[in-house]
Amino acid sequence: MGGGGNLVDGVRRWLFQRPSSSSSSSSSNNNNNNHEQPIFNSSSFSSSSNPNHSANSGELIIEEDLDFSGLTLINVPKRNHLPMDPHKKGETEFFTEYGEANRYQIQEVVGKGSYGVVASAVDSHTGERVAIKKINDVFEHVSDATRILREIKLLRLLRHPDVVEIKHIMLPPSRREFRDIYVVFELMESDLHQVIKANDDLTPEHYQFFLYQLLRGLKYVHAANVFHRDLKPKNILANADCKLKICDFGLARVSFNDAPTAIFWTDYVATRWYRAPELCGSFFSKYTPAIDIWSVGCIFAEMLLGKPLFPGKNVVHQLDLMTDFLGTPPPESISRIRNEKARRYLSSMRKKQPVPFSHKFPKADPLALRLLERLLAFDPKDRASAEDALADPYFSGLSNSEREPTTQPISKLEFDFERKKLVKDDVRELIYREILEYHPQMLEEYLRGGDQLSFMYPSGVDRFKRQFAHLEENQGKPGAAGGGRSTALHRHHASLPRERVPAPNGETAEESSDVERRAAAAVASTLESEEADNGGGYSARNLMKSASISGSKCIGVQSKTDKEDTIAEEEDNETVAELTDKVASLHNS
Ligand SMILES: Nc1ncnc2c1ncn2[C@@H]1O[C@H](COP(=O)(O)OP(=O)(O)OP(=O)(O)O)[C@@H](O)[C@H]1O
Repeated sequence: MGGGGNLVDGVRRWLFQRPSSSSSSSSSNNNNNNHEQPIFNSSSFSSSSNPNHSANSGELIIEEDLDFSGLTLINVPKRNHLPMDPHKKGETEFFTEYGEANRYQIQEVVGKGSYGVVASAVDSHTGERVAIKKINDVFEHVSDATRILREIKLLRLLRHPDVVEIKHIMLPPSRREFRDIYVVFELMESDLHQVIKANDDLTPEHYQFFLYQLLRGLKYVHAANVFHRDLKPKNILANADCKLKICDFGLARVSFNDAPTAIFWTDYVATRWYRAPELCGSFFSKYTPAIDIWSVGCIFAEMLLGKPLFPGKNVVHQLDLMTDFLGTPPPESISRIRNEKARRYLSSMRKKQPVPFSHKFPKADPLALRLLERLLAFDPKDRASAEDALADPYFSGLSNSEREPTTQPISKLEFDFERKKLVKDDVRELIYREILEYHPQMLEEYLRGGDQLSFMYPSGVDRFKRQFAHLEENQGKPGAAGGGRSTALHRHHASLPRERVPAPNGETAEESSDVERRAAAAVASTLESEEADNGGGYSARNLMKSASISGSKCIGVQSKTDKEDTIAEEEDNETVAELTDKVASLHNS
């Protein structure tokens, strides 16, 4: 196949974008000129994860080629101007920062996540449609707030056309007391989960183009030393013109060279169906980009099949499904699995032969399947990197390393907070500082130490609160702004242990690693004693037990209506009776 001409033209079209007319005072687009130019400029990309990179630096031209022709724009109410002296440039510019909520006219709820509601809105400055995510009660739990901090920071630093862009974050009315935050994203029409469900006539060109974008985005994200860790179709936003963007970096982590070899993944609750085999039943592992590659393989397979490839009901079932298809891994691969229970489970499993990919995907392009095999290699060391995958013959005619840029690793300084034990006020301050990246003049003020100004000017967020509340109240009633494609999710907070055991204030990084090692050893010995209680033998039950330890300590997300997906995907906790049945049937098989 090698890529339809239209698709290649499509990519070329994307490479030459008209700069967005949306440049706000705080948008990254603000120094675009008016000529068409390649969006991929190696120098701009290479500096985008500089610690001093500001959301306002305009280093990278982000593509904006959504076709709005089919959409009816709503009326945008006039902005309420406060008195200002139009002759004083600084003042007028300063006031652009103020009352900015008036700039957006909320339209309808387009999605709900565990952290808040996402509404579409029109930016009255530009006529552009945006998505505004309202994150409620950000500081209710420090762990949730830290996740939000991580996500907004990463999305500021990762500027790439295949990664969703934060256009703006609204200035809270009070630096020390704000509770909600409003993040303005570029608006996308749907997500890959919906696209796969709604389209049974996707063509080989669609598959190729989708995979190309995912890998191109990942190549960039991995070059920044960031691992997404929760790639799944719902976390890939999609437009009708086939444009995809990776979103939801809430579980993402930056990997630093001096990180310990085994990381305590206590907060890791990535969706099981897309979870790499080395993570099944394990909560000690080293971050590696190969975990994202596995997820991309699962997503690609799901596009080809029209349904999930490995819809495991628990970790044991997950490993069973993987080995049913890929065959039991060779002993060398099993020996590299960190988790002892998973290792023993796999070694004592009856030997299974791999199923030829062409049997599982009879209609697929053989080149696509050859690449899929490289993405779904059981052993992470055999899995292709994003960069290698882009160079695969499947993409010949489409890939071109010049438009698949890399970037510098993210500076450690940006994520220094991960090493510290933070209290609510610390995270609030860090999030506020992050928000100021979208408010250059306030940032300047803040850096000069004159931050008290932030108390003097209302931000307009109150009006937003009322609009969002109205939308939320009316959702579900006839004629109300329903239309949301996702169902409401509840954030069930359970005490969420930190990924790294926090160092007490004032403790050094080395001391902190020590604490981490001690904690890891403590957990390992607990597991060993659990195993000893069970006579030391491996069992599927043991394996599930250890998996549910990590799951049970984390945020559980439950959908109100989309139960079949969410329950099966998210819940690792099972009743003893269920486990006993499964173990019995495993042993009988
Ligand atoms: N930029 C966007 N444009 C359009 N829809 C979006 C955008 N960002 C998010 N959404 C939709 O809003 C919903 C919730 O968004 P998101 O997943 O970011 O929230 P969350 O609270 O972090 O969710 P989760 O519970 O998955 O962590 C998703 O269904 C997504 O499709």
